[in-house]
Amino acid sequence: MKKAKAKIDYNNTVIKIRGLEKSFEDYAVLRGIDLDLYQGENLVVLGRSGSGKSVLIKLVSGLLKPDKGSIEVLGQDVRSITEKELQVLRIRIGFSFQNSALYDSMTVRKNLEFPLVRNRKHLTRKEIDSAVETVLDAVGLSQTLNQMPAELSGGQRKRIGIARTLILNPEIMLYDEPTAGLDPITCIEINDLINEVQQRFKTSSIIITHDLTCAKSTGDRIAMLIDGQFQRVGSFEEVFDTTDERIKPFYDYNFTD
Ligand SMILES: Nc1ncnc2c1ncn2[C@@H]1O[C@H](COP(=O)(O)OP(=O)(O)OP(=O)(O)O)[C@@H](O)[C@H]1O
Repeated sequence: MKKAKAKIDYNNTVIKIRGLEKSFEDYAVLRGIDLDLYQGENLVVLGRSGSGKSVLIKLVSGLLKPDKGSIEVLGQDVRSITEKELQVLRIRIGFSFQNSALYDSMTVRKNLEFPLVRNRKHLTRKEIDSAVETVLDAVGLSQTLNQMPAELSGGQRKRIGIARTLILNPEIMLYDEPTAGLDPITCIEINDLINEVQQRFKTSSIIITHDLTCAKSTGDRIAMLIDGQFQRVGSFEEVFDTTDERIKPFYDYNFTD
């Protein structure tokens, strides 16, 4: 499905990063990252394995501390807030992990209820049921309500993982390699779902991937992470309209034979 034009509010920056640096021992992974994520935008961070994409997401969510630079998420400075404030902030951020991280011993319903029961203690049974129904419907899997994760395909598990993230109505979604390990048709379905989530839930998202089809289908903007910095940022076409030998092989590998 072709990506519908997103409604992006360029006056509202939900993530603002300036001069971000992070090293492990003497290995400088991130060497000066600047980034603005606008409200309603899907931003894809593309980079090779080990380029620092996951480190970037962990810094944004406060799971890692930067060596230098500033990170503002939903108006809060992640470096200086307390652990308690960080916990509250994290509820406003949805993480979709590579392995979906469902609880194997719980039905789909219980998996989806879990974050609600833990974080929204005042909800009634009816409200919980209704929230579960809404997110299951959003990912097109209403029929799986009473199934166990083991009975689902990899693509379905991925969808349920996304539904479970959506149930807390996050303002920001962080997708870590959403199409990793999926067949090409399922990849297309997940890409479409990411776009549907953007439209329906008005989320702002960072999608980290090395899958160019995913980047092209979901990204309003692409940021290319190479040697610890964003070497190119722009539309898919702008980023790949280059003779840069560090960038061209990405495109050639995916789109030429
Ligand atoms: N906690 C840590 N301690 C030490 N080194 C780390 C730590 N986390 C990440 N690194 C190193 O930082 C580099 C970037 O890792 P990162 O996981 O961000 O890569 P990535 O771009 O997400 O790769 P992939 O696409 O394979 O998931 C790697 O060399 C990794 O070994």
